[in-house]
Amino acid sequence: MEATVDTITAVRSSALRLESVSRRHGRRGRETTALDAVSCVVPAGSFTAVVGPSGSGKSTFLQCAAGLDRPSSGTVRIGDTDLGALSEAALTRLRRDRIGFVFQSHALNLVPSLSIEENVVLPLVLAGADPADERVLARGRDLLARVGLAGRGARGPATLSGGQQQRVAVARALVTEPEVIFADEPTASLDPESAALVLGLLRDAVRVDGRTVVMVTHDPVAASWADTVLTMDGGRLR
Ligand SMILES: Nc1ncnc2c1ncn2[C@@H]1O[C@H](COP(=O)(O)OP(=O)(O)OP(=O)(O)O)[C@@H](O)[C@H]1O
Repeated sequence: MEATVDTITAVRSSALRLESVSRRHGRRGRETTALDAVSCVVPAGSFTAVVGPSGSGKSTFLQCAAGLDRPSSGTVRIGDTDLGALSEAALTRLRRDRIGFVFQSHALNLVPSLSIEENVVLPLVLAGADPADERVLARGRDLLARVGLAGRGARGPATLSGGQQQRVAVARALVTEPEVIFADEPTASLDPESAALVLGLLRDAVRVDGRTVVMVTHDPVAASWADTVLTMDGGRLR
């Protein structure tokens, strides 16, 4: 009985849980195994870095964990939700409403034709919020202030430096108060000072707001900001 209770407790308090997740590419007999029976639990309210050499499976881990790719076998859960049980439409809604993303390239993170504040509130608007609603506008303003860019919201992303654009991407990742924020090499194109600002924002999202962050990085300095470091090697967790 005790084991059952423990299992239930672990499922409830985990923001992300992988059970024997494998991802294979190519045809049977000539397959590449990008992810090889990976199991892990990421507790809610933690900052986890995923590190490892090039080709070790870090991106595949993130893609499967965030519902951007479907594993060949195994189970991925965000909170209590089994992603494998969801239709494409439900998975899209889950990514929009319950997950935040910060990608590697600031050029890819933001929509150039939208203002900075429109970029921040975009996930809310995509979920049906009125972009002219004062509460939506106020939320955008608050988050921009939080990332040190108060008063800059009306301009376009191109008026910002790369580091500032990544801070806008963090603000956008926070806007829906997601259960997990996935960051894929969020500081790869930044100078050390800008990188530290972005990493500080991710750490504060965990420490101040109790959010859960999972960050893929090849940079040991970036990984040192995390509470837990998972090391990948040959598609497995070491
Ligand atoms: N779509 C695909 N088709 C075939 N092989 C793939 C595909 N995606 C990934 N792989 C292979 O799976 C392995 C893991 O790749 P992955 O991109 O997850 O590693 P990574 O650790 O993120 O690497 P990097 O640090 O260079 O981005 C590699 O051998 C890669 O070549």
